[in-house]
Amino acid sequence: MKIVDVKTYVLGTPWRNITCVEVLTDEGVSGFGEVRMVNRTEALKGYLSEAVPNHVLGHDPMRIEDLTQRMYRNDYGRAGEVSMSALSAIEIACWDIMGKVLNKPVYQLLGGAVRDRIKAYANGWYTVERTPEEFHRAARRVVEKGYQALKLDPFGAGFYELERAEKHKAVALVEAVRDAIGPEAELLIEMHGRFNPATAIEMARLLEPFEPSWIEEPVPPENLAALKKVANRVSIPVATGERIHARHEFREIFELQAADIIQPDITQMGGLMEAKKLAAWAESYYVLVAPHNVGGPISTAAALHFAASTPNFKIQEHFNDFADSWVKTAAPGNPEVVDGYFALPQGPGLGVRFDPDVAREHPQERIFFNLYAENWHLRQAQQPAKGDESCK
Ligand SMILES: O=C(O)[C@H](O)[C@@H](O)[C@@H](O)[C@H](O)CO
Repeated sequence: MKIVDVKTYVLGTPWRNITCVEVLTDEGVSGFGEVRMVNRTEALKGYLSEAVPNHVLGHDPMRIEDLTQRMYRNDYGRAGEVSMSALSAIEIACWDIMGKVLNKPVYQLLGGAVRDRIKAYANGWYTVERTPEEFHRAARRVVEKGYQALKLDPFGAGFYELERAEKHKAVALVEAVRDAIGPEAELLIEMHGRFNPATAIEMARLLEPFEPSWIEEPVPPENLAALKKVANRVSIPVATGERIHARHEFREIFELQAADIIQPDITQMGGLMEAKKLAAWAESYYVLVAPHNVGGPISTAAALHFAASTPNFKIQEHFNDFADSWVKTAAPGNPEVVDGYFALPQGPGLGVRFDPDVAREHPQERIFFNLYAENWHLRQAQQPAKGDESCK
């Protein structure tokens, strides 16, 4: 079997562009992969246009390890976000092909199920004004939908430090959310890599009464000694890793014991095989894995096949219940959350496919996402922040 073509579709929404690749073979079987880039969709398409003819076309899609070694090593340039996203999308599509050829769901090819259902947490649900009342109402909607876990970034604009008023506002938002979801649901705090260690530690201590299950990216991702400093001084588990794109770059996190949970993005760090290798490595440090997932149905399905087969998996991030309805309809077989859990994914392959007609109806948007701007979260409700031209 040989790969004869790779098609790329971009599904646009006001706040995210989702790139889907379809890998086609000479035997008529094809597979899908997907990735959501922040501000780099054009770069990804450009890289794919060079990498596909050089590394992918003519290759046997069933020789996945060989293909990814070729894309990783033979490329010579160091692995980065763009190249690893391209590699991951192709890799995931090859697993989809292999599952279809063998008539099995992908998780069975990854070792088989170690659980019967997969816990989800909701993200993207907070597209309302940043007031305790509005966040309370929005968080109620999440639990009413059955979710037993949700994540939020309660912090406003700013980097390294926060004004005292912002600190108090963050505490009020988290207090409202905890009140809305009750004592049993998990509350996850996103810091988006914006604080210096002192501020991260202070905020973690202020939020401790609301029993968050983790604080995420408390400091920017480049300095792991700073992360360790935070981990040593807070009593909430620390999560990180969505902006690490090569397995080897997790080594220092493990050696320093700087995090309790890692959050590899399977669509941006090498795909399913790479995520399985990373999880096995993490397990020897008793570190759990909660894959980052801001993607659509194909990215979610890939994460579910990983979750189904990985012992130290913790919980799966999911945006698609609270954003852009057409992202779900673009993907027949879209995995759904029921009572807070995904069922084991169905096969053969990933069990979900992509409908290019929906991408034609919702083409790529011109987005430049500015995460640290005031009200960035409103972008996800299709309301461009007033006066923030960088958003659109
Ligand atoms: O952990 C996560 O899901 C991400 O950090 C996420 O919150 C944002 O980065 C998202 O891309 C905003 O559009």
